[in-house]
Amino acid sequence: MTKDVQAGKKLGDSIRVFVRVRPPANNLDSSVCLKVLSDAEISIHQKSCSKEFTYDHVVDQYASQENVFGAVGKRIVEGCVEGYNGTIFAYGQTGSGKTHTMLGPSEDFTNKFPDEKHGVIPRSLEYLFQLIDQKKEMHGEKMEFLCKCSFFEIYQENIYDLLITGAISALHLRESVSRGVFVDGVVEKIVTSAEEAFMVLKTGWNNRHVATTAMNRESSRSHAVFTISIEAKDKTGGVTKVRTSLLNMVDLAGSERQRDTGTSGLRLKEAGTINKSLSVLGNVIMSLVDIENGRERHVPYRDSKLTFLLRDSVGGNARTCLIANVHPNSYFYGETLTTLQFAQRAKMIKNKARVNEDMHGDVVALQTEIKKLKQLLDKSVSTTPLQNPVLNGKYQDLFFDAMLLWKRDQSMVDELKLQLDAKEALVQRGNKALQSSRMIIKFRDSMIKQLKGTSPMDVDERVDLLNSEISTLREQ
Ligand SMILES: Nc1ncnc2c1ncn2[C@@H]1O[C@H](COP(=O)(O)OP(=O)(O)OP(=O)(O)O)[C@@H](O)[C@H]1O
Repeated sequence: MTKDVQAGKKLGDSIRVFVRVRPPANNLDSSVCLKVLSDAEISIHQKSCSKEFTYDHVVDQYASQENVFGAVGKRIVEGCVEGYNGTIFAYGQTGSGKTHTMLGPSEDFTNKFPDEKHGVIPRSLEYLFQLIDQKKEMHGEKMEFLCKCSFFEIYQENIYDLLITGAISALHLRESVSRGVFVDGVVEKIVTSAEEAFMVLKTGWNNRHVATTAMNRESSRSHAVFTISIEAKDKTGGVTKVRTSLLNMVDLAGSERQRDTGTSGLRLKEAGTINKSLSVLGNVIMSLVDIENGRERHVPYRDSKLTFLLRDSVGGNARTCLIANVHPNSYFYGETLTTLQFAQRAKMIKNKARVNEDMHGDVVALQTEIKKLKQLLDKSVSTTPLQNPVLNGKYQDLFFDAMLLWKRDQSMVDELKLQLDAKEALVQRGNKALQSSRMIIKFRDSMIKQLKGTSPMDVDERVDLLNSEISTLREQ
């Protein structure tokens, strides 16, 4: 049994955490603070103090880009073709190797595709289209795929489209029942091959550089999000099953602390905003860990654009992998320890990934299918579906699919009914309170009239008292 499978059994849908140690920097003191103990353990030490951490996978500076993709990306891309959402994040301080891991060496990012220097994103695109081609070969015209790429960055809590040259107006996040959270108006390029998708990535990457220079900002201060949406149509048996998934690949901004950025003005503001957005990510993770431990907590997804957008990736409907990039030099001991601790917390989060599937069909096909299912249902009233030989194979699958859809809709209707009941009860309570307040005011008014009629001196005091009571009741 492979380690991956063991980890899968043990961790279920937990966020997978992968640690990659980059080569030591030449321009710094040569002492190192990290030691890779095995393919899952790493220790960090300072003077005589040492701490050990265990993750799903740990690799040292000699790991190839192919190895990294094999451990991190393969399973996620395979899931996307089957209808599971997937997310891969790279986290770490500036210069720790996030871009190297996700894209490849940025100083040497050529047009050549594929290239052995390429990182997780180009390799994911290559593997995704390999899997798609295999499926198409197997099922012929009955299987159709539609893939669309978008690429944007989040800079100081503003979203900029990287597929528009010189984009200066920020985009907004929206939420809908069918799409969840999405970037409104972002360019989505349809791609039919890995090469086309790679060219989209390349265009966005170049635009990011241009924007960075033109607007005097550092790319390490923004989060770059490359997304590919996959729609798979399976048209077997007259009914079309549509599976949709999103593959998000995120090169996060540098996680260094504000004091290390050592600047003022714009750079300080940048650092503050980055830290806000990364610290919200940290808070989201903390809250989810608390929830895992049985505590009741609010998860502050909406506190930053990044966490709101990637809500499903952390604790939701997605398979997620976090790559923690670290510097081995002792000079960065503090940052490296923080990154390792962040990664350890992320490991405790459980996601709830499920296949995103819908059924469609032309009216006649669906009606025929419903008729067939009704007949099967009539025949099977006396037995459970699993015992009934008529409901074997394909029909059993269809039957279960139909039941699942019906059950899902039914539970949505039930939930809406409950919400409606609660709102109606609230309105009724409000009306009752209003009615009784009106009665009291009426009663007090008539009492004042009576008292004024008799007009002894001490009555004035009571009238004042009652007047103030009336105004309080009116306010109510
Ligand atoms: N595993 C590695 N093997 C070889 N070189 C590496 C590795 N990781 C990083 N580097 C090199 O280290 C330098 C910094 O890496 P990189 O730009 O990927 O860091 P980063 O974390 O993305 O920084 P930033 O936050 O500024 O974007 C680059 O020259 C890169 O090629």
